[in-house]
Amino acid sequence: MAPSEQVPLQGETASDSNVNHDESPNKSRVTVVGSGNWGSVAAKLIASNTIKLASFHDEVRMWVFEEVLPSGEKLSEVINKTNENVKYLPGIKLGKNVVAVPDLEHAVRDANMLVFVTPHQFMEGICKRLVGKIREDAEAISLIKGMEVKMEGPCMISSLITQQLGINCCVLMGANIANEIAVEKFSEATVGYRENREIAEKWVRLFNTSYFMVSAVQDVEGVELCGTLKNVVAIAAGFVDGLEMGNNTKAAIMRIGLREMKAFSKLLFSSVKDSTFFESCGVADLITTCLGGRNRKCADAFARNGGKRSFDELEAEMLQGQKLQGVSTAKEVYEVLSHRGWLELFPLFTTVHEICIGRLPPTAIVEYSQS
Ligand SMILES: NC(=O)c1ccc[n+]([C@@H]2O[C@H](COP(=O)([O-])OP(=O)(O)OC[C@H]3O[C@@H](n4cnc5c(N)ncnc54)[C@H](O)[C@@H]3O)[C@@H](O)[C@H]2O)c1
Ligand SMILES: O=P(O)(O)OC[C@H](O)CO
Repeated sequence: MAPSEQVPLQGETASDSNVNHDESPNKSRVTVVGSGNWGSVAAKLIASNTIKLASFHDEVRMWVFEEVLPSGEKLSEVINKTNENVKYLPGIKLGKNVVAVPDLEHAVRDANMLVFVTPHQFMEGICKRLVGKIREDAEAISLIKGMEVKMEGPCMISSLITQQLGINCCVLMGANIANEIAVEKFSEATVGYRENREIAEKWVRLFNTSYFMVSAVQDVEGVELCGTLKNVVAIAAGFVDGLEMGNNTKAAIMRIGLREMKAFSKLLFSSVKDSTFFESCGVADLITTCLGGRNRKCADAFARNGGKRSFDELEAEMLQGQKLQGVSTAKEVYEVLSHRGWLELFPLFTTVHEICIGRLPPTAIVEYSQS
């Protein structure tokens, strides 16, 4: 990483011991929009900092897409009673200052720092519901790995948030398997920002802990595309695992995938920096997702079943409510490639989608490169 690109922490840090409990209007209020596996861990990380940093209100609201548990209780009520997201992050205390809120409008009211972390397919609907409901001075950050494809072309989730809500949006991506961060195993993450370095510093302060090391780079699109596209490569890596092809093949898939990630990102946005691919959001996230992510896991099962069980079925059975992003992202990427006449330039991305929809068998994942 170019040292000049790192945002140094300025002013207070989360290690400051000035625990605050007052309700000053100048303090920032944080709401996390989303409460899945990563959303819950993000709330935990943030809450461990807001309680220590004087410039933030202690309370962190977390919007919960309400559901009724098998016990008949509502998820948000159980979270508030037990301080645990028993469905998406069982066994982990979120912090007493995390408050689960099932009403989206109520959750975002008063917040000037909005953290978006839902599966990407729900974001368009969520943004529509939030129009006119958020503070005008709100700043946003997206932890969402995915994109939308519209008539006009691809639309990154941070752009969707900015376009629909009229607010600036940074991104945070990285080698971040949520369950590992939940038990405070060390990892890194990358904040991508557009222009405002001060805001990036504020997000870094909000997320950074002794076990979660965050740095920032001025490359929103590069950071977000890394997080988005690695999920497609992880599906390919899962196919290779399911076919028991071994480590060399998997490494080859990861190398070719990284090359396609970089080429695709730069074709879409010429501003994307090479150095971004060497940050946590780039090669590190690619590696961890191809080794231990949910996309890899379900694609492994898909290949072992010879493509006879659909991803929808496998997702429901294996993830119990958690959502895959790679299969839909492969489709979205394919639409862009097809529309722009780039399919032949991206054989790995193209083949992943064609396998996912059953047009090709899982074994095709290595065949295209030999033809
Ligand atoms: N889990 C991880 O390890 C991890 C790590 C980094 C980034 N991410 C990214 O974070 C984002 C969120 O993933 P996650 O792991 O927090 O979620 P998840 O897959 O664990 O959970 C799915 C979430 O979607 C919600 N949901 C279901 N139907 C909905 C609807 N109709 N409208 C709105 N919400 C609905 C569920 O209540 C649940 O909170 C994704 O883009 C993912 O790629 C995940
Ligand atoms: O479990 P996955 O495949 O959704 O990946 C999780 C994270 O994105 C890893 O950083």
